[in-house]
Amino acid sequence: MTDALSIQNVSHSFGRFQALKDVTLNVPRGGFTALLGVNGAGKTTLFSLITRLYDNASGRIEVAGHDLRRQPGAALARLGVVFQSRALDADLTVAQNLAYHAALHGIGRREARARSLEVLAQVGLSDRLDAKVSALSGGQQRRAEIARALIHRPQILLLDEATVGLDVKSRAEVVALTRSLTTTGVSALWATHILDEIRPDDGLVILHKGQVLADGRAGDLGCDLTAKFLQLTGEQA
Ligand SMILES: Nc1ncnc2c1ncn2[C@@H]1O[C@H](COP(=O)(O)OP(=O)(O)OP(=O)(O)O)[C@@H](O)[C@H]1O
Repeated sequence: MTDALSIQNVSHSFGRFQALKDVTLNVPRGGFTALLGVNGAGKTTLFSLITRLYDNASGRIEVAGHDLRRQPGAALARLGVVFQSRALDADLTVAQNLAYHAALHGIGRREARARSLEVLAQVGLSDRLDAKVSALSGGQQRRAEIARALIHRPQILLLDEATVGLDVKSRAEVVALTRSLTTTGVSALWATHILDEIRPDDGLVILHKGQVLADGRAGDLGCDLTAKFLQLTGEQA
Protein backbone atom coordinates (compact mmCIF):
# COMPACT_ATOMS: atom_id res chain seq x y z
CA MET A 1 0.00 0.00 0.00
CA THR A 2 1.33 3.49 -0.81
CA ASP A 3 2.38 5.56 2.18
CA ALA A 4 0.25 8.53 3.21
CA LEU A 5 3.34 10.67 2.84
CA SER A 6 6.65 9.90 1.23
CA ILE A 7 9.60 12.29 1.31
CA GLN A 8 12.68 11.26 -0.60
CA ASN A 9 16.02 13.08 -0.57
CA VAL A 10 14.59 16.56 0.03
CA SER A 11 16.94 19.45 0.73
CA HIS A 12 16.19 23.15 1.13
CA SER A 13 18.35 26.23 1.51
CA PHE A 14 17.70 29.82 2.53
CA GLY A 15 20.41 31.62 0.59
CA ARG A 16 23.63 29.85 1.56
CA PHE A 17 22.16 28.28 4.71
CA GLN A 18 21.03 24.70 4.21
CA ALA A 19 17.99 24.14 6.47
CA LEU A 20 17.19 20.61 5.24
CA LYS A 21 19.81 18.11 4.11
CA ASP A 22 18.73 15.12 2.06
CA VAL A 23 15.67 14.34 4.19
CA THR A 24 13.96 10.99 3.60
CA LEU A 25 10.98 9.77 5.63
CA ASN A 26 7.69 7.95 5.17
CA VAL A 27 4.40 8.15 7.05
CA PRO A 28 2.39 4.93 6.68
CA ARG A 29 -1.38 4.98 6.17
CA GLY A 30 -3.28 5.22 9.42
CA GLY A 31 -0.14 5.79 11.46
CA PHE A 32 0.88 8.39 14.04
CA THR A 33 4.41 9.58 13.36
CA ALA A 34 6.16 12.09 15.57
CA LEU A 35 8.65 14.46 13.96
CA LEU A 36 10.86 15.34 16.88
CA GLY A 37 13.34 18.18 16.82
CA VAL A 38 14.52 21.13 18.87
CA ASN A 39 13.79 24.69 17.72
CA GLY A 40 15.47 25.29 14.39
CA ALA A 41 15.69 21.59 13.46
CA GLY A 42 13.81 22.24 10.21
CA LYS A 43 10.31 20.97 11.03
CA THR A 44 8.46 24.06 9.83
CA THR A 45 10.63 24.28 6.72
CA LEU A 46 9.74 20.68 5.89
CA PHE A 47 6.03 21.40 6.41
CA SER A 48 6.33 24.49 4.22
CA LEU A 49 7.69 22.29 1.42
CA ILE A 50 4.95 19.67 1.87
CA THR A 51 2.24 22.37 1.77
CA ARG A 52 3.94 24.09 -1.18
CA LEU A 53 4.48 27.36 0.65
CA TYR A 54 8.04 26.77 -0.56
CA ASP A 55 8.89 25.17 -3.85
CA ASN A 56 10.84 21.97 -3.39
CA ALA A 57 13.60 22.02 -5.93
CA SER A 58 15.23 18.74 -4.94
CA GLY A 59 14.09 15.21 -4.19
CA ARG A 60 10.51 14.05 -4.30
CA ILE A 61 7.42 14.49 -2.12
CA GLU A 62 4.33 12.31 -2.58
CA VAL A 63 1.02 12.60 -0.73
CA ALA A 64 -0.97 9.37 -0.92
CA GLY A 65 0.98 8.45 -4.04
CA HIS A 66 0.50 11.83 -5.75
CA ASP A 67 3.67 13.66 -6.72
CA LEU A 68 3.51 17.14 -5.24
CA ARG A 69 5.33 18.73 -8.16
CA ARG A 70 3.49 17.01 -11.00
CA GLN A 71 0.03 16.59 -9.40
CA PRO A 72 -0.16 19.42 -6.84
CA GLY A 73 -3.97 19.61 -6.81
CA ALA A 74 -4.43 15.90 -6.12
CA ALA A 75 -1.65 15.88 -3.52
CA LEU A 76 -2.86 18.95 -1.60
CA ALA A 77 -6.47 17.70 -1.64
CA ARG A 78 -5.29 14.76 0.47
CA LEU A 79 -3.46 16.91 2.98
CA GLY A 80 -4.89 18.57 6.11
CA VAL A 81 -2.72 21.04 8.00
CA VAL A 82 -2.81 22.40 11.54
CA PHE A 83 -0.40 25.31 11.58
CA GLN A 84 1.54 26.58 14.57
CA SER A 85 -0.32 29.86 14.34
CA ARG A 86 -4.10 30.20 14.43
CA ALA A 87 -6.02 29.55 11.21
CA LEU A 88 -9.55 30.20 12.51
CA ASP A 89 -11.19 33.65 12.67
CA ALA A 90 -11.86 34.23 16.37
CA ASP A 91 -14.76 36.62 15.64
CA LEU A 92 -16.70 34.03 13.65
CA THR A 93 -18.53 30.97 14.93
CA VAL A 94 -17.10 27.50 14.56
CA ALA A 95 -19.78 26.77 11.94
CA GLN A 96 -18.89 29.89 9.93
CA ASN A 97 -15.19 29.03 10.01
CA LEU A 98 -15.83 25.47 8.89
CA ALA A 99 -18.20 26.62 6.13
CA TYR A 100 -15.54 29.01 4.88
CA HIS A 101 -12.82 26.37 4.80
CA ALA A 102 -15.19 23.87 3.20
CA ALA A 103 -15.94 26.43 0.47
CA LEU A 104 -12.20 26.83 -0.16
CA HIS A 105 -12.18 23.12 -0.95
CA GLY A 106 -15.17 23.46 -3.29
CA ILE A 107 -17.61 21.81 -0.88
CA GLY A 108 -21.20 23.09 -1.21
CA ARG A 109 -23.19 24.60 1.70
CA ARG A 110 -25.41 21.62 2.46
CA GLU A 111 -22.51 19.18 2.33
CA ALA A 112 -20.39 21.59 4.38
CA ARG A 113 -23.01 21.59 7.16
CA ALA A 114 -23.11 17.78 7.22
CA ARG A 115 -19.31 17.55 7.24
CA SER A 116 -19.03 20.19 9.97
CA LEU A 117 -21.22 18.07 12.23
CA GLU A 118 -19.17 15.02 11.31
CA VAL A 119 -15.76 16.57 12.04
CA LEU A 120 -16.92 18.29 15.23
CA ALA A 121 -18.15 14.92 16.49
CA GLN A 122 -14.72 13.49 15.66
CA VAL A 123 -12.97 16.11 17.78
CA GLY A 124 -15.54 16.10 20.60
CA LEU A 125 -16.98 19.57 19.93
CA SER A 126 -20.47 18.71 18.70
CA ASP A 127 -22.04 21.15 21.14
CA ARG A 128 -19.88 24.12 20.05
CA LEU A 129 -21.01 24.46 16.42
CA ASP A 130 -22.57 27.88 16.97
CA ALA A 131 -20.06 29.15 19.51
CA LYS A 132 -17.71 31.98 18.60
CA VAL A 133 -14.14 30.73 18.33
CA SER A 134 -13.10 33.43 20.84
CA ALA A 135 -15.43 31.82 23.40
CA LEU A 136 -13.63 28.46 23.22
CA SER A 137 -10.83 27.43 25.57
CA GLY A 138 -7.31 27.07 24.16
CA GLY A 139 -7.66 23.30 23.95
CA GLN A 140 -11.07 23.56 22.27
CA GLN A 141 -9.64 26.01 19.74
CA ARG A 142 -6.91 23.55 18.82
CA ARG A 143 -9.53 20.82 18.45
CA ALA A 144 -11.57 23.16 16.22
CA GLU A 145 -8.42 23.71 14.16
CA ILE A 146 -8.14 19.95 13.74
CA ALA A 147 -11.81 19.82 12.70
CA ARG A 148 -11.05 22.49 10.09
CA ALA A 149 -8.13 20.45 8.80
CA LEU A 150 -10.37 17.38 8.48
CA ILE A 151 -13.26 19.06 6.62
CA HIS A 152 -12.12 17.91 3.15
CA ARG A 153 -11.42 14.35 4.42
CA PRO A 154 -7.65 14.33 3.94
CA GLN A 155 -5.59 11.16 4.16
CA ILE A 156 -2.87 12.78 6.21
CA LEU A 157 -2.78 15.52 8.82
CA LEU A 158 0.32 17.62 9.35
CA LEU A 159 0.38 19.18 12.80
CA ASP A 160 3.09 21.73 13.54
CA GLU A 161 3.62 21.99 17.30
CA ALA A 162 -0.15 21.81 17.76
CA THR A 163 0.03 21.92 21.55
CA VAL A 164 2.01 25.16 21.88
CA GLY A 165 0.52 27.37 24.57
CA LEU A 166 -1.76 24.71 26.04
CA ASP A 167 -1.79 23.57 29.65
CA VAL A 168 -0.68 20.03 30.46
CA LYS A 169 -4.21 18.56 30.49
CA SER A 170 -5.29 20.18 27.20
CA ARG A 171 -1.97 19.19 25.63
CA ALA A 172 -2.51 15.56 26.56
CA GLU A 173 -6.08 15.69 25.22
CA VAL A 174 -5.05 17.12 21.85
CA VAL A 175 -2.31 14.49 21.38
CA ALA A 176 -4.70 11.71 22.45
CA LEU A 177 -7.35 13.01 20.04
CA THR A 178 -4.89 13.06 17.15
CA ARG A 179 -3.69 9.56 17.98
CA SER A 180 -7.31 8.33 18.12
CA LEU A 181 -8.04 9.88 14.71
CA THR A 182 -5.36 7.67 13.20
CA THR A 183 -7.43 4.62 14.15
CA THR A 184 -10.09 5.90 11.71
CA GLY A 185 -7.71 5.73 8.75
CA VAL A 186 -6.23 9.23 8.63
CA SER A 187 -2.47 9.47 9.23
CA ALA A 188 -0.71 12.10 11.30
CA LEU A 189 2.71 13.68 11.14
CA TRP A 190 3.07 15.37 14.53
CA ALA A 191 5.91 17.89 14.76
CA THR A 192 7.02 18.50 18.31
CA HIS A 193 9.96 19.19 20.57
CA ILE A 194 8.22 17.64 23.58
CA LEU A 195 9.42 14.11 24.27
CA ASP A 196 6.59 13.13 26.59
CA GLU A 197 4.08 13.52 23.75
CA ILE A 198 5.58 10.41 22.15
CA ARG A 199 4.45 6.83 22.91
CA PRO A 200 6.48 3.64 22.26
CA ASP A 201 4.18 2.49 19.44
CA ASP A 202 4.40 5.78 17.53
CA GLY A 203 6.52 6.18 14.46
CA LEU A 204 9.39 8.52 15.27
CA VAL A 205 11.61 10.63 13.06
CA ILE A 206 14.30 12.67 14.79
CA LEU A 207 15.26 15.75 12.80
CA HIS A 208 18.29 17.73 13.90
CA LYS A 209 20.00 20.60 12.11
CA GLY A 210 18.11 19.65 8.98
CA GLN A 211 19.10 15.98 9.00
CA VAL A 212 17.21 12.81 9.90
CA LEU A 213 19.13 11.14 12.74
CA ALA A 214 16.67 8.33 13.47
CA ASP A 215 13.57 6.87 11.82
CA GLY A 216 11.58 3.94 13.18
CA ARG A 217 9.27 2.89 15.98
CA ALA A 218 9.79 5.08 19.06
CA GLY A 219 9.97 2.06 21.38
CA ASP A 220 12.81 0.58 19.36
CA LEU A 221 15.09 3.48 20.31
CA GLY A 222 15.21 2.16 23.89
CA CYS A 223 13.29 2.82 27.05
CA ASP A 224 14.91 6.18 27.80
CA LEU A 225 13.95 8.30 24.83
CA THR A 226 15.30 11.48 26.42
CA ALA A 227 18.78 9.97 26.90
CA LYS A 228 18.75 8.59 23.36
CA PHE A 229 17.65 11.93 21.90
CA LEU A 230 20.40 13.80 23.75
CA GLN A 231 22.96 11.22 22.69
CA LEU A 232 21.93 11.43 18.99
CA THR A 233 21.70 15.20 18.82
CA GLY A 234 24.54 16.09 21.16
CA GLU A 235 22.16 18.49 22.94
CA GLN A 236 22.57 19.15 26.66
CA ALA A 237 19.90 18.02 29.13
N1 LIG B 1 12.82 32.31 5.88
C1 LIG B 1 13.99 31.93 6.40
N2 LIG B 1 15.14 32.54 6.08
C2 LIG B 1 16.33 32.14 6.58
N3 LIG B 1 16.47 31.12 7.47
C3 LIG B 1 15.35 30.50 7.84
C4 LIG B 1 14.07 30.85 7.34
N4 LIG B 1 13.14 30.02 7.90
C5 LIG B 1 13.83 29.20 8.72
N5 LIG B 1 15.14 29.48 8.67
C6 LIG B 1 16.20 28.77 9.41
O1 LIG B 1 16.11 27.39 9.05
C7 LIG B 1 16.31 26.57 10.20
C8 LIG B 1 15.12 25.67 10.40
O2 LIG B 1 14.02 26.47 10.84
P1 LIG B 1 12.55 25.86 11.08
O3 LIG B 1 11.64 27.00 11.42
O4 LIG B 1 12.19 24.99 9.94
O5 LIG B 1 12.81 24.95 12.37
P2 LIG B 1 11.75 24.29 13.35
O6 LIG B 1 12.27 22.93 13.64
O7 LIG B 1 10.40 24.42 12.78
O8 LIG B 1 11.89 25.21 14.63
P3 LIG B 1 10.71 25.93 15.47
O9 LIG B 1 10.20 24.88 16.35
O10 LIG B 1 11.48 27.00 16.21
O11 LIG B 1 9.74 26.50 14.49
C9 LIG B 1 16.60 27.50 11.37
O12 LIG B 1 18.00 27.63 11.52
C10 LIG B 1 15.99 28.81 10.91
O13 LIG B 1 16.68 29.93 11.49
